[in-house]
Amino acid sequence: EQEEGATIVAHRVDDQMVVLMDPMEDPDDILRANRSREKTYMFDVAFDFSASQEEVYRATTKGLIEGLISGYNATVFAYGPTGCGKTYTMLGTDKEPGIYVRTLNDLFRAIEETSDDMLYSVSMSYLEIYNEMIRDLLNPSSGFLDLREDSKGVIQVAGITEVSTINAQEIMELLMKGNKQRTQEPTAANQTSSRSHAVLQVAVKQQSRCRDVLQEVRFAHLFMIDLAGSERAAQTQNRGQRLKEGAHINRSLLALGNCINALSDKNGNKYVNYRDSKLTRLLKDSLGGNSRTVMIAHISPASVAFEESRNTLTYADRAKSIRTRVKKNMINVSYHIAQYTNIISDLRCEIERLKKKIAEQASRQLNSDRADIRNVQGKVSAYIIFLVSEIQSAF
Ligand SMILES: Nc1ncnc2c1ncn2[C@@H]1O[C@H](COP(=O)(O)OP(=O)(O)OP(=O)(O)O)[C@@H](O)[C@H]1O
Repeated sequence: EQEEGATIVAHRVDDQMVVLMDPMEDPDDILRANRSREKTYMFDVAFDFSASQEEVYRATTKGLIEGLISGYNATVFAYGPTGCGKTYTMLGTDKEPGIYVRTLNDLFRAIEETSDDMLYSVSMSYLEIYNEMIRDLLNPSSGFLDLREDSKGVIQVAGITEVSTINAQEIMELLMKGNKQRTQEPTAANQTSSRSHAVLQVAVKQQSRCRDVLQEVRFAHLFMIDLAGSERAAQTQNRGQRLKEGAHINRSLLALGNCINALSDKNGNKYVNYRDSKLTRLLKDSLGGNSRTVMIAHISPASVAFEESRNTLTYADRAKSIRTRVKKNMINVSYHIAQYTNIISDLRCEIERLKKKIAEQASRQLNSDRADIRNVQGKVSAYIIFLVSEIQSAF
C-alpha cells in the first residue's frame, strides 16, 4: 500500500473534463461553482494522463514480486469502461510495454539473482472468458474448458495449457501469440475493444538447492487480468451480438460487483456468491481469500463518461475496504513423511483387522463343518442301527 493518499474528484459539467486529481486543483474554476454532484474519492495512488507505464507498474505491481517468489499469491486486475486504457495498462505496446511484460521481466530477474541457492519452476497459462465460456489462448483449438475444484477447494481450469519456462522472451512471444487469439471487435467507444476477460496466470514454485529432508517448498500464483469493459450496452450503442456479449460480460462483471459489495459489507453479514459467474469462481481467492490483490480502476475524465466514471470509482472505493487474509503457501518434506507414516500405520491396522476377521471366519467355518460332520455321523449311526435291526428281524 502507498503511504501517500491520492484524491480524485468527479463533478459534472457538460463537455468538460470532469475529473480532477486533487480537490485543491483549480479551486477558482467557475465551472465548479455548482458542486452539488461533486464527489471526492481517496485511493492509495492515482494517475493522470501524463503517468508513464513504468510509474503505474512500480506503484501497483512491482511490490508483489518479492512476495510471489516467497509463496504469497497475488492478483492485479484492470477494471473500467471500454476505451479507458485497461489493455494499454496490462499489455501495452511494443514501445511502452505494460504490466504483463514488466512483471515477467522483474520476476525472472529476481529468480536469476537467487538461483545459486534456490531452485525454481515457473509455468504460465493464458485464457479468456468470453460469453461465460473459457478458451485457452495458448491452444484455442482445444475448445471450451471447464472449471473444477480440487480436494482443497482450489479452482483449476481442466485441460489448460501450462507452459514451463523461465525465459522472459519465450513467455512474451507466447503472450503476444495468445493475445492475437483474443476476442476483439470495434465498439462505438473503442476501435480495438477487448470483448472478453483475459487472465494470465503465472505459477511459481521455489525450493532450496540443498537436499535437506526438512526443506520447505513454496508455491504461489499471480493472476494478471485485463477485464472486458464494464460499460452499459446503451452507452456504447451496442446491438445484436455486441448486446448479447454485453449481457454475458456484464454477468461476470455484475457477479464481480456483487462479490465486491458483499465482501466490503461493514457488518460482514452478506453472502458472497462466487458461483454466479466463471470470473468470480476463478477469482475467489483473489477477492476474499488468500491473495494480495491490486485493483486498477480506469476512468475517462470526459463529461460524457460521467456516469461510468462515477460507477467505477464507487466500485473501486468499495473494493478498497476488502481485507484478504494472506498466508505463505509452503509445505516441507517432513510434513510429507509424517503424512505417509500416518497412512502406513493406518494400513497396518487395517491388515491386522482383516487378518483377525479371516481367522474368525475360518474358526466359524471349522465349527460349522464339525457340526455338519457330527450331524452326518448321527445319521449314519441311526441308519446302521436301523439296518442291524432290519437284519435281525429278517432272521
Ligand atoms: N495512457 C495511455 N497512453 C496512450 N494511449 C493510451 C493510454 N491509455 C489508452 N490508450 C489508447 O486508447 C485506446 C483504448 O485503450 P484500451 O484498448 O487499452 O482500452 P480498454 O479499456 O482496454 O478498452 P476495452 O474495454 O474496449 O478493451 C487504445 O488505442 C490505447 O492504445
